[in-house]
Amino acid sequence: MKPIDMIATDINCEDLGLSRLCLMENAGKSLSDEVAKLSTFTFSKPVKIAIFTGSGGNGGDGFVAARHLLNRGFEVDIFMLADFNNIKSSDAKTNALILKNMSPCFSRLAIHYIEDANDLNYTEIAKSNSFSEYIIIDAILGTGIKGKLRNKIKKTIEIINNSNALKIAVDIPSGMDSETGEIHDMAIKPNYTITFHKIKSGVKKAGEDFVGGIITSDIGIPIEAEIFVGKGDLQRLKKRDENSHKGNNGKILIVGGNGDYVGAPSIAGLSALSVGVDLVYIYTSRVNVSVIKSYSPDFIVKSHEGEYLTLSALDDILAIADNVDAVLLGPGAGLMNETGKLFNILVSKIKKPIVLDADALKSVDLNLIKNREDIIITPHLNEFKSFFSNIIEDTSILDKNLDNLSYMEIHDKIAIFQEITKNIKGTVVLKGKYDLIFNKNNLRINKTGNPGMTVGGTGDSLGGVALALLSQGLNTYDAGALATYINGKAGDFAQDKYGNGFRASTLSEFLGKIIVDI
Ligand SMILES: NC(=O)C1=CN([C@@H]2O[C@H](COP(=O)(O)OP(=O)(O)OC[C@H]3O[C@@H](n4cnc5c(N)ncnc54)[C@H](O)[C@@H]3O)[C@@H](O)[C@H]2O)[C@H](O)CC1
Ligand SMILES: [K+]
Repeated sequence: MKPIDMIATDINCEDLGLSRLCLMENAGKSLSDEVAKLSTFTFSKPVKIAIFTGSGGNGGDGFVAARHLLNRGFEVDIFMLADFNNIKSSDAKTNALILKNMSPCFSRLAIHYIEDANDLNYTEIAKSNSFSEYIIIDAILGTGIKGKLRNKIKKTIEIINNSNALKIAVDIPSGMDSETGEIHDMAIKPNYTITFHKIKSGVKKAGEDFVGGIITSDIGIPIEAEIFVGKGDLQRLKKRDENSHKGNNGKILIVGGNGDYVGAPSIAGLSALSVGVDLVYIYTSRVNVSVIKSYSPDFIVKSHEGEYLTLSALDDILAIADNVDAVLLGPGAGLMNETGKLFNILVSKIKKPIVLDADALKSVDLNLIKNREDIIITPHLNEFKSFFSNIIEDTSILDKNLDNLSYMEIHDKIAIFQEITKNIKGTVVLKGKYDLIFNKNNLRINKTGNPGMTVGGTGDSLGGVALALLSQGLNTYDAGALATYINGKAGDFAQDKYGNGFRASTLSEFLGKIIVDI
């Protein structure tokens, strides 16, 4: 797993009622079990355990493991690089305080705060010249490592690497980039790495010389915590750079609207603005301009003569597309033949990430987009069937909703959908009671939203949110999944406030709140 997927999954466990404190307890317990096993293979007599802890969840795993190792009869020395007041992870702090509360201490535990790494030089560890005395557990840094190592950690890593003790890294060798496996400064060179739930991509890429033997322990995370989109996925959003300037946080183009459907592009634009894009261009037919402008002074509205979009708009649209980060084609565009032709040409010529929604889905030829990874299509079930019509044989099982199916039937149904969606390289967001997000062999399910969202236009809002996230650098899979979660959550807030009478244009009132809560 990529670390960001692990971080999102950890947080999403809470949506299932599974606390991270519980995960940490399981992580520390399994760490203790594996260390005890290794100690019997490696040592003839009971050894001492030295646990080095950092300020985050990785350190928390170390504090939990200490408690379990004591009960196995080990003598445990904890060397805290961050003392109690500097522990940032609340779950880690809880577990550090448990150890602190074991006072007066009858257990064979000693806790040392390492003010200056040189203090370590005078410990038995630094002097130990064989496996015989110590196992060292590296619980300093895990998936939360960012940037250059601070000096105290670097010095500590050096001392640990120079000792002859058996070295065990928790989750990831401290100092290693958890995604790429690169070592920018330096890292613990462990004999073993004990990782939780699934091996992190960095550990897998680094190779045996840098991570030692890999042991993966299960800590009770259900597969649904990986599949269901939740608030943990908000961690995928790019943190806004303080000194970014206008346009850095996304420029988008929405092509849609015709004489009858003016609201759709505006709703998409309003929702995109409220998840924080900087510039919204809307290209539409001339009759709509004043109405769309009336929705928001932030819209830059361009148009051409006529009641609906025709090929004469092509060059203007391509010119704007050159200046934006992502393009949404379709909302309220209508089904005129020439509009369809225009969309097919736009899809062939625009090399930016594209969201294909609504009426564009009904006219764009699948073969034009099937090999592009940078496309999201956002059909509801009927649009899905017509878009993939020449691939789908039997549509009956597609209609059954997941609630009434056994787990075998759910697997069968998803397998049928994936047989269909694998025909395009991009992301398919199949809107419904549960939004199903497909990308290659991957699946996410979004459970936010409510029946109040059947009101017209909520799909336009979703398209606008997905477009905004694409323009801010998310890949189509993360953008598609997160857009369904954010849009549905806004619908839930709207229903709380307005009952089922809320309108799609109301969603933008709530979208920003969900983002800012990160
Ligand atoms: N399902 C699981 O895999 C579980 C994993 N757990 C453990 O939690 C860590 C992730 O915890 P997190 O708090 O996000 O980050 P870390 O503990 O890895 O470290 C962050 C901590 O360290 C400081 N820091 C970051 N970069 C640096 C640096 N370059 N130099 C110095 N200090 C740095 C930062 O301030 C943070 O405070 C995961 O790896 C697992 O071990 C959970 O136990 C539950 C389940
Ligand atoms: K570690």
